[in-house]
Amino acid sequence: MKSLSYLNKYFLKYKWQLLLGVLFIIIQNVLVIEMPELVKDAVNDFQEKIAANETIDNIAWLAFSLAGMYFLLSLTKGIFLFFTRQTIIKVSRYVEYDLKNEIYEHYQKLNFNFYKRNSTGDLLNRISEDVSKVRMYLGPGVMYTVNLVFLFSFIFWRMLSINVELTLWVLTPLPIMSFMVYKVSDRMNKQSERVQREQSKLSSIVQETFSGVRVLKAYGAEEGFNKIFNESNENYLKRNMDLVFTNALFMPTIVFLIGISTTITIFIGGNMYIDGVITNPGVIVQFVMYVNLMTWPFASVGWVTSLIQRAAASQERINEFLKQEPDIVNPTQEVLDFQGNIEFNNVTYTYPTSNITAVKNLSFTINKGETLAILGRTGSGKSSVIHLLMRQFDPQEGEVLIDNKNLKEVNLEEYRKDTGVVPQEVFLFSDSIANNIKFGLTEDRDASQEELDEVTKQAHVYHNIVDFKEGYDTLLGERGVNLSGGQKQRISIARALMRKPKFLILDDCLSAVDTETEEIILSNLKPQIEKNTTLIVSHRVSSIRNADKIIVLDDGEKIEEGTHQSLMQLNGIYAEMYQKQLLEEEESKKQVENN
Ligand SMILES: Nc1ncnc2c1ncn2[C@@H]1O[C@H](COP(=O)(O)OP(=O)(O)OP(=O)(O)O)[C@@H](O)[C@H]1O
Repeated sequence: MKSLSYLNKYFLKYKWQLLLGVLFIIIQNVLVIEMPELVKDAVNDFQEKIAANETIDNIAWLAFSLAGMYFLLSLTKGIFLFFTRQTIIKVSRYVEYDLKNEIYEHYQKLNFNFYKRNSTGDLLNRISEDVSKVRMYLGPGVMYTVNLVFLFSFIFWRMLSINVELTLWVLTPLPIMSFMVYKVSDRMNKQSERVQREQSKLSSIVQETFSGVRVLKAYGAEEGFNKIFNESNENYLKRNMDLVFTNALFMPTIVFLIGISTTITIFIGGNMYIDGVITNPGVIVQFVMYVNLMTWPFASVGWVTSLIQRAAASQERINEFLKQEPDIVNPTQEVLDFQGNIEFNNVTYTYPTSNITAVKNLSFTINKGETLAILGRTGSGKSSVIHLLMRQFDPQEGEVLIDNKNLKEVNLEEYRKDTGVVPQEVFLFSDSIANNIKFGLTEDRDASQEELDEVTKQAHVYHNIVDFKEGYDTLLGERGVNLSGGQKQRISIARALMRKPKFLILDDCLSAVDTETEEIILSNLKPQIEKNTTLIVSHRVSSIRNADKIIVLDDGEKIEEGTHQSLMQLNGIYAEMYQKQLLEEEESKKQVENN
């Protein structure tokens, strides 16, 4: 329950609306308790008028005026019930909105390691399912509790003032009802969660089947997947049947307990009337009405208790994420006049999750306008160097320097704005090609058509884009066209160029294009590369031949360093990889010619 205290700041924020809501509840309940009183008086008045042999017109007039008053009371009560919901339930929706924004903004602040540790499903659940459960506490939870407190106080006071003994008899079954409803609600909630879990499993199977449909069909695995789906669907059905059973118990439990209360009221009240303790039989009707009025609020105690328990568990999960501090924060707002000088000084980095030392005592420098290339086999630590350069995480030993200043002390936001990264794994949004390319631009800058054409020509993807019917407006992703791996890589290059970066990082981003296209792109990029600092990471020698400096990584360590010529003369790993790749290239050219 302590976790819910986190929400107090929101109660404070919306205190006036909430207080107004409470006022509406009070007014509504003041009106409500007058309704049975009116009926009691009606019974009394009718009895007296009939006994006094009044004319039928007089009796009809009494009936008409009482009915009119009852109608007015009901209408006003309805209006205030509407106002109550318009305030308290609205506040719960506002808090839901605020909380979602707060969680989302916090997610954005957290770093790479956080996303590695937690699954996407978990992140999604906390911002959607858990927030919804918390909202139920803030809305219906608060509303029903406040309502019960006032309604019970008012009715209890009124009943006591009429007859203490009858009051105690009538109220006895209500706490039992609360307890039973709590038990049933708790069971229902647990079963609903099981249904939800089965539903998630079922959705995952369907999602996996459709996203991997090509592999599935190629391997003829339809039957196997049908079986998996059927089994999961059967579990879903079983869980739903359990829930249907408990749901079916809910209303009968309430109806049965109301029946008991009403029976007690009529029986005890009747006896009291016979004994002359009660003189007006209207009191019995009044008590029956009070019991009925209190039924749902009392039943809601059980429901709200289990709802609050679930909200507390959800808020605890939300707090767990909100409490996480980003490992890396922007240390300063000082304006950065980035020149483009980069240095790695004896840097070592070990991944805490796998204990793999991906970068070992690595040193290199890239001066403004230079191009450094990093070559290495798969798993040699190339991408880890880029993560360190982008300050996705900090090295355990050594330092990364930007214009001779430790990266840890540099305005990270500005440094990242000056840097253009083309990652190894391309990610394009389900949006138009133009918007994907303009993605990295700051809000105050839009790109002209000329700029778009320029960068797409440099990335050698312009001719593909204009071939599409919708051109730059072509939608990508599920709702649009699917691009080839090479086209995606080239759009990703155009996106990085659009930022006019002072430091361009190409992380093995030409792997999906043939060597000829690779050469065209690299020659197109020449003006950008010559003017600014560039890092090219690759396991293909052809991509990096012309770099000012090349380092070869193996198992996180620098094993060779030099230019293409000096490394060829060295006749080490670089020269070996070069010869091997040259041979492979010639082989594939021959094969193409023969075909
Ligand atoms: N997030 C991570 N958590 C734990 N270990 C990791 C993580 N990322 C990479 N590693 C490990 O660090 C080592 C270096 O990986 P890295 O991705 O830097 O290599 P790479 O040279 O870029 O490989 P490739 O060319 O295949 O992309 C590998 O052994 C890898 O298993």
